[in-house]
Amino acid sequence: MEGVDHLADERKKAEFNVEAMKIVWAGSQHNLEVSNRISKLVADDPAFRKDDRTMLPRKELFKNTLRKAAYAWKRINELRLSEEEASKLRFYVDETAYTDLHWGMFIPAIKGQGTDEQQRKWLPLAYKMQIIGCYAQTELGHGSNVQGLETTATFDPHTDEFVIHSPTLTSSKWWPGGLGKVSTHAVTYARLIIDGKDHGVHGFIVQLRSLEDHRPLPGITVGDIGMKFGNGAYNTMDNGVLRFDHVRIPRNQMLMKVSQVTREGKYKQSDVPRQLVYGTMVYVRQRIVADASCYLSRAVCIATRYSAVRRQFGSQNGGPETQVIDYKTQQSRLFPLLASAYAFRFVGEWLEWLYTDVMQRLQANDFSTLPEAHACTAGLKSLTTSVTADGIEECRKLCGGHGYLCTSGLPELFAVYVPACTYEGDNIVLLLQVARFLMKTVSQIGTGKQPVGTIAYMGRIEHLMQCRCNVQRGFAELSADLVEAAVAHCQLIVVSKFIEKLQQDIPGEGVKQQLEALCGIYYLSLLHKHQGDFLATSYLTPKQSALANDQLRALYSKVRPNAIALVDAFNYSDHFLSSILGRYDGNVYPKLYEAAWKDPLNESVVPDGYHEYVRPLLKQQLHTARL
Ligand SMILES: CC/C=C\C/C=C\C/C=C\CCCC(=O)SCCNC(=O)CCNC(=O)[C@H](O)C(C)(C)COP(=O)(O)OP(=O)(O)OC[C@H]1O[C@@H](n2cnc3c(N)ncnc32)[C@H](O)[C@@H]1OP(=O)(O)O
Ligand SMILES: Cc1cc2nc3c(=O)[nH]c(=O)nc-3n(C[C@H](O)[C@H](O)[C@H](O)COP(=O)(O)OP(=O)(O)OC[C@H]3O[C@@H](n4cnc5c(N)ncnc54)[C@H](O)[C@@H]3O)c2cc1C
Repeated sequence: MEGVDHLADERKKAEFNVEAMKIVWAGSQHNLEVSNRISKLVADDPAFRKDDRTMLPRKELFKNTLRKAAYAWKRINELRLSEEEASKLRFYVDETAYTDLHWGMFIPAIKGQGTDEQQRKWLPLAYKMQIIGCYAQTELGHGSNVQGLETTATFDPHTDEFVIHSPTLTSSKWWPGGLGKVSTHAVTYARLIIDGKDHGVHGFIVQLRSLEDHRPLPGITVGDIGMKFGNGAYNTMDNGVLRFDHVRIPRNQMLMKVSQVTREGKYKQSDVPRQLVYGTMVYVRQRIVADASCYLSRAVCIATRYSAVRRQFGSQNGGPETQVIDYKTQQSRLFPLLASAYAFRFVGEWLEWLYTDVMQRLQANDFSTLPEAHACTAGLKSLTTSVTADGIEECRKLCGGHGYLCTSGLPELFAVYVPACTYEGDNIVLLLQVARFLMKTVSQIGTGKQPVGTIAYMGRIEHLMQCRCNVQRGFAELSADLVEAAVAHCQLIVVSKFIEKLQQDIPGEGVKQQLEALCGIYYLSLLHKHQGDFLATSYLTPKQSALANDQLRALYSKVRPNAIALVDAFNYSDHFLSSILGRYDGNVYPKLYEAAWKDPLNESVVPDGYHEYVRPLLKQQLHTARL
């Protein structure tokens, strides 16, 4: 019934201060206040409706996305929202669009790799959206292997220009978001060629379309790469294809913070690691970790609320059936994901600190923590996106048949999220980077260099160095095992950052106790999942393993009465969740039934096509039956 909270009894069971937990989840009282205000601004504005996305044909869907992005920009300027509030607004609009790459990669690339002069020229235009940019690195033939990119940027000393060219079909830029139909400019990655010498991949600002009529400039071929996985989902984004036919740009449009080309054509590499050219990817990877906790928590919120509403079997003497959230199997699938959402939130906070610290050190030419920052951003991006993608699918399954309805919100959430396991670095390729970092650490231990930071624990594997194993020879052969070691390394980081979070002052009655239970569920569920490794290496005895499993089950029982309150603490509006199963009031069945009749297929009682294709069959079958 309307206005009734079908989850009220569940909410009464909470053993902690939910409002205080909302502040923990948001990160601060200020963040919570901004989130509440901007979330309501979006939820209350019909212009940001999103329940029709899965039913719109692509061109209509895309035009609708352009409308929303323009309207959002209008509201940002009308209300004079800060950059923080504007970013929150785009988050709560919850629609992948070209603006993601403009604000999330094009601008950061210029800030991270442009000189002060280049920033002064380009950033004001980008901040005012007088130009719209994308990040054009991946090509049809190369994505993971950045050093394999084929697009060329050849310096012409006669005109003081670079000639940007796509020499082969596989050099076509392919995938960049916002490129297909909207971006006027791109930060494009190309091989710098000077006087026949290849200096490797560098970034260049290239204008793609006229600012007058939006038509591609001479030498530019650009378009959308076509439909992607799922209805709605990532099809609101114009991932594009781009080819250059000897396009000329001024020399000062090569991003020159890391390396420079002089007027005379002399290449100068600043005394910094060449990998700084990858800096934008590192920035986005750390943001993707925080993003993972948002997506996972949305799916867990839906599945937890529905698991408390859904009853199946277990009726005693005609009494109510059992809430499926009370089944240990449901808890063993759901609560580790709930714990992971909180765990990823906290590791995401730490990773943002690590990234900020590295960037400050770079200002002082201190590159000492750059390798660890790369390994942590790469590894945690890989771990959190893989767990989140699998977790959203598990939440769909936890909701039974109704989880497969678009009105559950879960199919679209899955479809829009899963590319995160690929973009910004394929998850395996990134884990191999972590494995390389771990092996390099092992090889350095023997030289007396003690590991610090997130690899300090490796100082205790001195014995490995006695074998003097040839790290290089075994790497390729053992890469699958090394990837598993890399995952374990990243899981250890997540656990340690959760424990560090618990050592902080956490206000609110019962809040810390709940987080301690969730931390226990996080690490004990991992221990349970990998108990074979712990037993095989004698790190655990069978008895200890059994005790750990007993403790895990006990923690499920501890979390059970608090589950609804723990997902309420995510503070998501019904508009943002866009899920009938995840409604705050738990009023699921009447809303599911109501929504079904709104489907266009039910606009007519007799479906289009009946007379052409069904009636003749029936008539034919009737004729056969008479024989
Ligand atoms: C929530 C999101 C918010 C905003 C963003 C908006 C929208 C998000 C949605 C979609 C965006 C998607 C955008 C993209 O996908 S952009 C394209 C992404 N592409 C990639 O990630 C490519 C992955 N490949 C690579 O990064 C590199 O090719 C590589 C795998 C790392 C290999 O590089 P390579 O140059 O060959 O280096 P190696 O020979 O492997 O290593 C040499 C040396 O360098 C060190 N290294 C490598 N990378 C880095 C780095 N980034 N930082 C620091 N150091 C690095 C490496 O460890 C090694 O060191 P040694 O000491 O061992 O020599
Ligand atoms: C939705 C979406 C948005 C994107 N947006 C952008 C964007 O805005 N800008 C941009 O530049 N790019 C973008 N991309 C491209 C994306 O960054 C690449 O697809 C990604 O980096 C993976 O590279 P790849 O496609 O070459 O995969 P591949 O490397 O071809 O992966 C194929 C398989 O090969 C394996 N593999 C590759 N190398 C190795 C190795 N050395 N050892 C073991 N296994 C290996 C991988 O693990 C994987 O299983 C986007 C992609 C998607 C899906």
